[in-house]
Amino acid sequence: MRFDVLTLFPDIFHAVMKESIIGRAQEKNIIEINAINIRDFSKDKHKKVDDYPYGGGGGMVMTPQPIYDAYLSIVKDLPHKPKVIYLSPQGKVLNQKKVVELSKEKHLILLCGHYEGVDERIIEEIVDEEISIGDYVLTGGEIPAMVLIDSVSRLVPDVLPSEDAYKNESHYNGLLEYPQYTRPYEFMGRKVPDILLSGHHAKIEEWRKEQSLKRTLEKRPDLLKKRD
Ligand SMILES: CN1CCN(C(=O)c2nonc2N)CC1
Repeated sequence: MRFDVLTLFPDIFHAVMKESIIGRAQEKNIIEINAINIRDFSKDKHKKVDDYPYGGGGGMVMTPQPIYDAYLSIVKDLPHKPKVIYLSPQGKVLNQKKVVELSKEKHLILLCGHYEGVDERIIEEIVDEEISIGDYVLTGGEIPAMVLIDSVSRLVPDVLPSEDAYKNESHYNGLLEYPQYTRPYEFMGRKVPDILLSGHHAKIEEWRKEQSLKRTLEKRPDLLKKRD
């Protein structure tokens, strides 16, 4: 799976996306993440990429030309136009159902806005979908883009060692994950539940399902209403 990220801050992606599971998936060529610097496509002699908003108001707006030309540099030789996602607080909030849907794509272009956002005509011309990572305002779209890349990449075949690595995780099955324990057996006077040391796999699985339901009811009862 290929991610092309249109951003003013490509170094952020180089720093974060080379680590851990995502970094190893890139080394194994299972996923490809390209951070394209929008500023490289500015035709302004000072490489400007933003300007004052028509109609006045505070802040700056990202101008359309550099973004459009950066986009063209990706798609000009492609047989099919990949889905373009603009990370924005106006988008539908990302959830695991959308993550699963996006993990089926072969190629995504992620547009990261900054300042007051991008000129509306760019959204009209190239954006297929706006996605938010939550109802709060961030500085730019880079962190939301990394959240999307991380969550989607985990579901790409062979990125994780096995499907079991995510099938019991919170939200994958509409529930919160059961409690996890590892060594030592006792810590601060608190012991590991004996069922987990019984070696009885059927009973362990049953206990884990009970725990998932119990903590979902306690912490996120709203999730239970959404279950099919
Ligand atoms: C222009 N810029 C404004 C701030 N921003 C967000 O608050 C955001 N993006 O995705 N989920 C969010 N929440 C990113 C885009």
